[in-house]
Amino acid sequence: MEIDTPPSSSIDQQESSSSTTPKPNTENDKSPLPVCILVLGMAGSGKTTFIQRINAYLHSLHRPPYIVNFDPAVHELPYPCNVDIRDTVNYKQVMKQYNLGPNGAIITSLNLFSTTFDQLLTILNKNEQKHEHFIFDTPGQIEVFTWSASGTIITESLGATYPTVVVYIMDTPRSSNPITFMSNMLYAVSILYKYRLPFIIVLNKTDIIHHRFAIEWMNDFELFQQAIEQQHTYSSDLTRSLSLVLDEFYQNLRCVGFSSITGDGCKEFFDAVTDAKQEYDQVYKVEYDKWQKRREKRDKQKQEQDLKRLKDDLRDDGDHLIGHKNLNDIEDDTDDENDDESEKEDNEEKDDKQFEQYMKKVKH
Ligand SMILES: Nc1nc2c(ncn2[C@@H]2O[C@H](COP(=O)(O)OP(=O)(O)OP(=O)(O)O)[C@@H](O)[C@H]2O)c(=O)[nH]1
Repeated sequence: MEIDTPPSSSIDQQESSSSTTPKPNTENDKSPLPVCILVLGMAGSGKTTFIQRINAYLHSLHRPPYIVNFDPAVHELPYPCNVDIRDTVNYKQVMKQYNLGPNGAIITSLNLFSTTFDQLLTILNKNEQKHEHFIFDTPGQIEVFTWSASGTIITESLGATYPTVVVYIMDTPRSSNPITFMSNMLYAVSILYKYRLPFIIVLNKTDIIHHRFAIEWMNDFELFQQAIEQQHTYSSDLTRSLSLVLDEFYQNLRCVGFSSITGDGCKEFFDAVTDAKQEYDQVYKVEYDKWQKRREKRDKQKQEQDLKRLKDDLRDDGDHLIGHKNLNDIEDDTDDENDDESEKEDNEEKDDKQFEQYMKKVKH
């Protein structure tokens, strides 16, 4: 069975608000839409520090971004934030009230926040002329965002409304172990295939270790095999097999070395964003529009089928009520009854006339 999913899917959220209707976004637009940069990554990979760095970089270019924080559990943010989930949902209260642990409370907070997401889209809409970039920080527990219903609603609603790029932050020093590297890449590929949005991998913390080894592992399968061969564990066998599968994924991957501490890689990162935005316009947006048309057609067909079924059901119910006669018969029966009635009236009239004639005869 063919499963027809959107390029980034459930868009019902933004259908409820006129301000969130997908907008045209061509190369010739006078004021192109801002790019949404959705920052994901494992706990401690440096998401928040990365956003602090790119925020400072954009400010230095006099192109300040609009920043939204989706992490309800963060203590302090090292950058000024325009919209903060913590202003809407109190994470500690959620824990107490619903008797939840930290991860459950983050998911519930995100769920609560996503119910007001159309309001955020309206705010973004009002700010789209003033900013070139909307940046989104996400919770450290990556699975809480990527595999939750609210994370999906948020990402897909953004993807349907604005050019959206998923940025996956990788901790480069930690990924210098081939098995950790492979685990990180598997996570990245699963997110890429889930959202199908343009994707950038940021190899962060290059001030500690240069990201060259990671690029070489991606470009040269043999080199990665050699690195794994030094590890004799069950997971190294698994990693060897998986690396074959990921070869295709590496081919079209945008990878940028970055240091959130020194700021190295800022320009390269924004070059990659420009490239990813083009991919959004040329591939994702086109696919999304096609999907939207297919969905409208399917909805119309479904409406027609429902209407037909309703008519059939009504007919069946009618049969049941009057003892296996259909609705047309009901009309026919009514006609018959009317006919009987008028025949009776005619007969009575005839009888009256005959009686009058008889009386006249008797009188004479
Ligand atoms: N040397 C170095 N340290 C970094 C870099 N980026 C982040 N860090 C450090 O890594 C640690 C984690 O950084 P955060 O920005 O809090 O990471 P995060 O992914 O937002 O963390 P969670 O929100 O807990 O998931 C901090 O101690 C940062 O100072 C970098 O580029 N180089």
